[in-house]
Amino acid sequence: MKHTILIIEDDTIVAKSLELLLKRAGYAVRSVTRMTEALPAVNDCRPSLVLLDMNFTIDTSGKDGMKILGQILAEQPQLPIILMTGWATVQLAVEGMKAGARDFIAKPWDNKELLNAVATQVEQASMAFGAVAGASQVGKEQNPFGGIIGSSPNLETILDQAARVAPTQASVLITGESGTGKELVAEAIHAASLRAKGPFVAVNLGGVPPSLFESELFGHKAGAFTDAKTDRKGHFELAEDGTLFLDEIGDLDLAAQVKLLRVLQERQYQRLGDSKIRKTNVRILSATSRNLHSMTAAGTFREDLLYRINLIHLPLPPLRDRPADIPGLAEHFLASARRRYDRPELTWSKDALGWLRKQSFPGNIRQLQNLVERVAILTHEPRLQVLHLEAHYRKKQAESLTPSGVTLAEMEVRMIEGALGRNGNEIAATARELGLTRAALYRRIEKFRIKQ
Ligand SMILES: Nc1ncnc2c1ncn2[C@@H]1O[C@H](COP(=O)(O)OP(=O)(O)OP(=O)(O)O)[C@@H](O)[C@H]1O
Repeated sequence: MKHTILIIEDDTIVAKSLELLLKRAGYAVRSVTRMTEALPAVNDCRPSLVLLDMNFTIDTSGKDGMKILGQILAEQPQLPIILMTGWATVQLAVEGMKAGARDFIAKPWDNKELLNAVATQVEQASMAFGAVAGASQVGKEQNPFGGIIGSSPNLETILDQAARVAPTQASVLITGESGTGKELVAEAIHAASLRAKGPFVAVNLGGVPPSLFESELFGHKAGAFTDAKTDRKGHFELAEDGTLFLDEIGDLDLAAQVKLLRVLQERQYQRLGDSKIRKTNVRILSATSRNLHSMTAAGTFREDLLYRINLIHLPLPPLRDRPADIPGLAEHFLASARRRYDRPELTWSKDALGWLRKQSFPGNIRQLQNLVERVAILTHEPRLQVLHLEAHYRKKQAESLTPSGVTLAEMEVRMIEGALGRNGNEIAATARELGLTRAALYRRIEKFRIKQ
């Protein structure tokens, strides 16, 4: 069966070229140019997807577009709608996505990207339709967000948004203190996207020296600079058809910001020392613990770059703002410690969970996770009590406060080196032991320049 796409676009030339493109890709197409025709056309041709121009009519406020969007969704809430808008009015697309549109395309559009977005949404809508009957069989493990523990309203709202934006092409900026789960959320967004079969490539921009920025991100040709002995792919190329996670984006210097912005705008790049122009099809997710808005005000972060990466903003709350999640997280980490260290008898005492709830965890979930690990490894009794926790919590606090003591970073390095040694440098097994994803482990190996 051919899927029908309905185009709602008042500019007949734009509508015609969209029609041609979609027909060539095998869709049946119907287009309307007047607002009043939109709803009757939806009811009449039963489209699989609607492409809606937000700057409908001469009025550029987008009011008409929002109105049509609302009318269509009121009648057919499941119908996927992709918005089209100029970059200057991209804020409209954000409003539209909040109101229920599935994706947006910026004009002038890239044909391949547009067809990808259409195919993605059409495919997903038919999958969702087929899945209704079997919905109850979909287990938590199949839900990419299922591994993110927590049910505090301030986290759930963010995760709902993340799940809604996951299947789109929208760029997402995840902010939050260190250890709040930014990378975990980025991985879940990728896994819930239709790029899930493509690569998820994480790059810690804080760990890339400015002189190597281009070579790391865009790759190089042998001989491009003294140390470039062979051709090398950059992170953009490695992430082709997948997701590129730009971690610590707030650490980029201004020169690197310009280079990154250019590639995001032009969707093409060159390897260093190579004249060949390469097109890129990656979805950008970024993260930072810094406040990019104040950096923009201070002139240390480019506003136009922020605008590109920040279509959807997901601020992750620190653990102290959701203490109710602490017991669930502690149970979760203890469950993995039981499996990992083969200690099925380990349990929490009620007091221990109550005590944990009351602690401040400046290192957020990572700190809680490390504490649970230590206590599980070093306590011989099966029932974990407050006194066991207290000893390790205080020790940890003292260590990170005493300049002559071991810092958190040193501790991390030691743990990673130890685990690599125990697992014969095998990344997957090491990551499993440390309770990290492979990407997170690679990132740390790179960040701390750990030799394998
Ligand atoms: N809600 C959660 N449920 C279960 N595990 C979590 C959750 N949030 C974070 N974690 C775990 O906590 C650790 C830290 O998370 P992650 O690396 O994603 O944080 P981050 O914000 O990216 O940190 P950083 O900014 O320091 O890189 C990881 O091991 C992650 O799996």
